[in-house]
Amino acid sequence: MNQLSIPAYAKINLTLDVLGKRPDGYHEVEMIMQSIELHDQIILKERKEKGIKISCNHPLVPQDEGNLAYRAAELLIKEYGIEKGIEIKIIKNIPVAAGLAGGSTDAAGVLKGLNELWGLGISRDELMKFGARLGADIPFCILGGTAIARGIGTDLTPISPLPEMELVLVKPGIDISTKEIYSKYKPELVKRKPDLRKMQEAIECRDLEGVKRNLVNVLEDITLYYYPQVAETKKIMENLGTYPVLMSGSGPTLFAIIDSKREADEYAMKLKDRVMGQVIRTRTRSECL
Ligand SMILES: C[C@](O)(CO)[C@H](O)COP(=O)(O)OP(=O)(O)OC[C@H]1O[C@@H](n2ccc(N)nc2=O)[C@H](O)[C@@H]1O
Ligand SMILES: Nc1ncnc2c1ncn2[C@@H]1O[C@H](COP(=O)(O)OP(=O)(O)OP(=O)(O)O)[C@@H](O)[C@H]1O
Repeated sequence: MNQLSIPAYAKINLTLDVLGKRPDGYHEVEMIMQSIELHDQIILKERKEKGIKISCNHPLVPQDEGNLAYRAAELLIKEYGIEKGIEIKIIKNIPVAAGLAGGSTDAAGVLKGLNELWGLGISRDELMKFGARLGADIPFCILGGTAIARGIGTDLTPISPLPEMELVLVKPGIDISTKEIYSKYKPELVKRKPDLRKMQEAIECRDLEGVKRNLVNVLEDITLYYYPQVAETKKIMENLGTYPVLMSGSGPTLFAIIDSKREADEYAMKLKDRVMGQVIRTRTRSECL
């Protein structure tokens, strides 16, 4: 019986701007997205019997059709009239409801994995279009690397890879829904808008200081305003080091960018004693998949 095991990488947003609201309620965004090494593992096993079986080792992740990875498999099975069944096992390492695209990357992994397992021959662009039908972050999770995202986040332009950078992530002990943060978005709450062109230039010139200077996410102002414990965690992170700290996506995960492995290890150790929440040591992931 055919079987496949693939990593599904998380993302962070190096910049995130909201340009406006569309009639369908979604927001027009402009952002630079970056894959990171932190990943879930997706194990796909073909079954003789039709249907989708899904399991995950995390108690908060749905183990039925509520799982985005389930919906990704269902979409391909319907579109391609597949007669076989599939068992999906997700080993969760990415914090849930964290702003790291955990569910989206699992769905992306299933789309890529089933395309390979069943030899469907779907092009990457076509696979990204399937992904966009399920969620705004999924096309980027299929593409990987470093990319500018526009529209609702699904119009992607790959840019030159960011040099590998060390990261320390802190997921404060609360879960935040993306929908809630977008619904609370108000331009009056935004303190600083990102400069996409400057960030792109810094990435392309491998100017690490420029990258650090241009880390801006307008949703951070919204989440910090409504969730003081996230603002408090950010303060602790900033006071414990000289590293820039930014929230990823709609939060609440915060990340610090650090030059050396040793400094990052030390910083993570210090944070473990001082913050309420999960501390994760990882790094950016430069190559496109
Ligand atoms: C915050 C980010 O993670 C940054 O990468 C994304 O913009 C969110 O992507 P996502 O979680 O895949 O989003 P979806 O699952 O498609 O949408 C969840 C909810 O977020 C809101 N949403 C999402 C994307 C977007 N451009 N505008 C929105 O207003 C919508 O209310 C939507 O119902
Ligand atoms: N495979 C999955 N992994 C995690 N959560 C899932 C999955 N499928 C569905 N969900 C549901 O989606 C909700 C959001 O979880 P997820 O980890 O994807 O959020 P997120 O990282 O904030 O997403 P994003 O950064 O794309 O906005 C969870 O509360 C969970 O109920």
